[in-house]
Amino acid sequence: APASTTTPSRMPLSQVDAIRTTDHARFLTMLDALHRDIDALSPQDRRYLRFLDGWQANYEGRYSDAMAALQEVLAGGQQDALGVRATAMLMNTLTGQGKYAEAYAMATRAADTLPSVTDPTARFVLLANLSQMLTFAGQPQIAMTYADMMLKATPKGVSRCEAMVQKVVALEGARQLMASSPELLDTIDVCKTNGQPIFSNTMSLILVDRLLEENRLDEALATLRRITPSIEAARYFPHLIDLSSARARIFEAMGNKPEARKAALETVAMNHPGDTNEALRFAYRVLYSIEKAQGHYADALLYYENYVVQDQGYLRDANVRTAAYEAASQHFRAEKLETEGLSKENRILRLQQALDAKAVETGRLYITVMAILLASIAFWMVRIKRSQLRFKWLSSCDSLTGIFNHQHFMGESGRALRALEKRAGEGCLIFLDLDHFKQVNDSHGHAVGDAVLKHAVAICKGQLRKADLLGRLGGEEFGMFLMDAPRLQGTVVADRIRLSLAASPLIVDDVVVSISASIGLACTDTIGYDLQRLFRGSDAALYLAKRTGRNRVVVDGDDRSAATPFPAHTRPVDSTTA
Ligand SMILES: Nc1nc2c(ncn2[C@@H]2O[C@H](COP(=O)(O)OP(=O)(O)OP(=O)(O)O)[C@@H](O)[C@H]2O)c(=O)[nH]1
Repeated sequence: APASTTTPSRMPLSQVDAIRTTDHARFLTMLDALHRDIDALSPQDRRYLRFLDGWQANYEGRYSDAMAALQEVLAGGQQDALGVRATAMLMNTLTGQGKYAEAYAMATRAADTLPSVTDPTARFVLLANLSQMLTFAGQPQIAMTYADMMLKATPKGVSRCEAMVQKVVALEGARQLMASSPELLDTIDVCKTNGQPIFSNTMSLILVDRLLEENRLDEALATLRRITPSIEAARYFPHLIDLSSARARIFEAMGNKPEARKAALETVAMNHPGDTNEALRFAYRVLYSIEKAQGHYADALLYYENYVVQDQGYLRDANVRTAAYEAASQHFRAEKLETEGLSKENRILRLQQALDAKAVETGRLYITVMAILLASIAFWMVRIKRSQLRFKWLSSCDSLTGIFNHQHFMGESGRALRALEKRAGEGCLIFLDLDHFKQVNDSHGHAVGDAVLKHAVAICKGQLRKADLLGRLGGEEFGMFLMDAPRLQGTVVADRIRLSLAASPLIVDDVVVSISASIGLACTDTIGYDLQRLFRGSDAALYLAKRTGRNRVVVDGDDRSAATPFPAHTRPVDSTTA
């Protein structure tokens, strides 16, 4: 069978990923095989491989390598599941390098993106790292919240072990854990059952620590012995130094100085010069107390100095971590405040703009309302004026013919007379009465009578000038005042009207209604400018015109009738045409 089908590199990377902690030895083999076969990998798989490289480097404490690999994964700016996991791990790596401020700043930003991370695995890993970092930063309460979120968000097929571990670590950070705490014991069981030796070992080391604190030394030693093969197999560096350091402390507490010394020296040997960690601190303290008890003061002093360095280093590190967290969170808070401030400013600005817009709108509205108001006022003014004029017209005009009524005609005539008087002008007052009008009404009906009245008015108007006045004095009697008209001119106009009327019968529905009128005339030259006297003069002349045969003009003051021919048909004759 071709060997290629069974080559480890043909194993899907997700599967390799899955055995990272469960079968670390096999994971390493796979990782090697993948690197050998790297040319055959797709760009996505190569990126995935870099992520696994980063993880492994982190695992071994090669933090610079881990940083480089993870940064490569994140280089494309992809916010996919792998990107989120790489971010989470980079946070951890930064912590490992002591770059706490950077790590926490990254964590805070990552926490901010948490709601948008939907990939279950990515979300889970991010929560795990956040929880772990916050415990490390001395914020176990927040870490516990994330751990609880993890428990709820554990993806299908993933054991509850990891989430439970974070919870225990946070409880330990909060000093709320005892050797008998069910959280601790359950987690050890769950992790062991689910084949998560690294996590179960971490939990067991914590249990050893608790037992030691509670002076349950036999149990502590038994637990330590039980987990030693697993820790040595996994070769996880932090566990290795913790193991020997714990052994040193247990033997010291038991009074087994040689074993304690041996274990403590082993711990020191495992570390590199310049390293600072809790395991070393314990180891130097054990060595110092043993040497001191045995009277080896020179050695004791040396160990004590190392212990102080470790203690200070450890304390400094812890302080630095807390300070870094504080700084990061302060910085983030400030950033947030700034953003909020900006958005508040923006809100105010937007509000201002909205207000301005509203003001413009209100202004426009105001103008519109004013315009409408003015327009309606103007409209009403026009209407009022019109109705006023109409009332005035109604009160001054005859409703049938539209010319001045008696009263208004007299008033206007009086005014005209005064004007004439002022400039010594001349004028004539004409009274016109239709002849036998009763007969028209009787023969043709009142409506035709009305039509004849209107017809007569139209004819009169046609003979008058603009400045002349025309009014209905009542019934079929009309008055005319001729401005700037001497007696002769007045007589001519009056006779022209008489002739026009006589020559213009009204034709309504094939009925011809002949018209004639008697006219009396009085002028200012003989009577003067007194209206009443003119009135009486015209009236007398009209009476004379009627009495002397109708269809004629009589001029007041003239002894004879107006020099107008009196045709045979002076009496109006009604004739009906076929
Ligand atoms: N159709 C109509 N008839 C009117 C109106 N005002 C008055 N009359 C009529 O005019 C007639 C006037 O008649 P009279 O005063 O006897 O005068 P006449 O018939 O014209 O006779 P003379 O004036 O003597 O030529 C009456 O029958 C009135 O009813 C009107 O507005 N319309």
